[in-house]
Amino acid sequence: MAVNLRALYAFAREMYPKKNPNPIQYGTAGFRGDAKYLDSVMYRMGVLACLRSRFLDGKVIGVMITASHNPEPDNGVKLIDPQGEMLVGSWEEIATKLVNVSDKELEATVAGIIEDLGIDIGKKSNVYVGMDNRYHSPQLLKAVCDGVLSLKGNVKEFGIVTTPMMHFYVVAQNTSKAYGLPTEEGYYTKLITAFEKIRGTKLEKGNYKNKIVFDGANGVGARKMLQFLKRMNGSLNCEVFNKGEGKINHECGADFVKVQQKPSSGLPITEPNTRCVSVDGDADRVVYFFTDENGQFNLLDGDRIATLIADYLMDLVRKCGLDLNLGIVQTAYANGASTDYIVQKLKVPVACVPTGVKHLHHKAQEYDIGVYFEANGHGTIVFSAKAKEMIRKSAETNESSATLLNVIDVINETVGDAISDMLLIETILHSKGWDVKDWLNTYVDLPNLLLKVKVQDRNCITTTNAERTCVTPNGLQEGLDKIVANYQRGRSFVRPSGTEDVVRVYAEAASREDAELLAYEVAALVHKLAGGVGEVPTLPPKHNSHI
Ligand SMILES: CC(=O)N[C@H]1[C@@H](OP(=O)(O)O)O[C@H](CO)[C@@H](O)[C@@H]1O
Ligand SMILES: [Mg+2]
Repeated sequence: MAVNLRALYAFAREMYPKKNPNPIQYGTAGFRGDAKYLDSVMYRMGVLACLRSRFLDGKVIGVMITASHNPEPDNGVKLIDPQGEMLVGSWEEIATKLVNVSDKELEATVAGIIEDLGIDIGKKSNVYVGMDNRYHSPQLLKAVCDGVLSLKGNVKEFGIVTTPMMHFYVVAQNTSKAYGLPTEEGYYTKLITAFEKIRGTKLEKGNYKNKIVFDGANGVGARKMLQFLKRMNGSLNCEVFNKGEGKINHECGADFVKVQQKPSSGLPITEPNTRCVSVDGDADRVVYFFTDENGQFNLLDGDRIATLIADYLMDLVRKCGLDLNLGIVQTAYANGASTDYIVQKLKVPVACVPTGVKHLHHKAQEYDIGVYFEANGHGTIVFSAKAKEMIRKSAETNESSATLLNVIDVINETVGDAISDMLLIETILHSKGWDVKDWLNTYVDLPNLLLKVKVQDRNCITTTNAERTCVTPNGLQEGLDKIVANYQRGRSFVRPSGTEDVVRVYAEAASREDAELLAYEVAALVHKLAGGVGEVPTLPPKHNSHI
């Protein structure tokens, strides 16, 4: 089939001219930025998704339009590879090149990609597209579709979906529906059926009460949770708030709760110790929290979720009598106390990888059962084909293995999925007869703080050792080490964000005061050595506000 590349340029020039002169980079989770500059980026990503599908013999490639936890004016786009993974690294570079060339260079750049990779443009190409509920998403979705169509690819629109639903659809289709049906109903049915089978009809057990408060971050997660509940006939007693009446992620959602270490606004005053669940704008992250009888806020983040799940799965695997290894994958943001708990109490192998789901996912695939979570609540569990086969066989005769099979079906293995993760956590707490306090009591978190520092060029900071050690600028790591040495249980590291134009500073220490002092000392050092912009970060007088 002849594809007229000249049409590309005409299309780009007339419909999606490149407006942003500043270079942008395919970051931790694709391209992100102010939505008003993204039309041309979306169009070109449609073109790229189409090429990638052709390159992979027509396998479905997903495109998700979202800026996740970022504020309302932002949007973004990420590509989903056929197995549900994030776009492979070598194509990230191609993506970056493609969105940064001028409109005039577009035709030649695409021709170059086709030639370099030997893409047969006569082959079929299939692209799935979905978006979050930001007001500018529909217009950006149209740009992606036009990109696919301008190279004569097939495009299927899924409308407003969560990021993990898109990953699910891509994998379901590419596995010829073995993973599930690539439809909204197929997704709900798979998760709900498994969840209800495991919990049975006795919905309360021990300290476990069937009641949760759900904070939808005014994002797509809220509407999808309502769809889940419609189909659940009371098997989960859940009330949904921040359903879309306010701005997405504004003073609510998983990122707000984790970073600010306080409850979302827009939630009702609950009885002490009520389980509250916050998801982010595209519902791929989840954290739990509760306020106790003393009015104290308590956070149960991704590290807590990973340890709860690993503990439960190990127990279940033992009961199945199967020889399967399980490992946990974290990033440097994991609380030091969680890592100690994993090593000393759970006695499970734990690995540390750079930030970003793609790194965690790949590492987790090295185990029979890989549990991965970022501290911010982004994660899932992956089972190897061998593990699944062993569990399936054993389920014919062993009840625990039959339960484990259902557990696998509650999990969205393709990527972190806030709602699926929540259903799994509810399953585990129910099975253990635990309330939030039982869960919190497993270990004591080290007080910690996350800060952002504005610098001229965040890429002047480079790191190694899974982002825990700075290589450049000169003297930063030495200075940081000296500061950290003054704090009991002190740990701190800095890295350039892959989604925002800032440098992130993480610090933890034995006391809250120390964690805060440490974070601000390190932030000031970054400001000094890495070209800080504006005021030097200083600890606010009251010691209680966070950037
Ligand atoms: C400290 C932190 O929470 N970083 C987040 C954030 O990445 P940065 O590269 O730190 O901006 O967004 C990513 C995408 O959602 C997520 O994977 C990651 O965990
Ligand atoms: Mg997200």
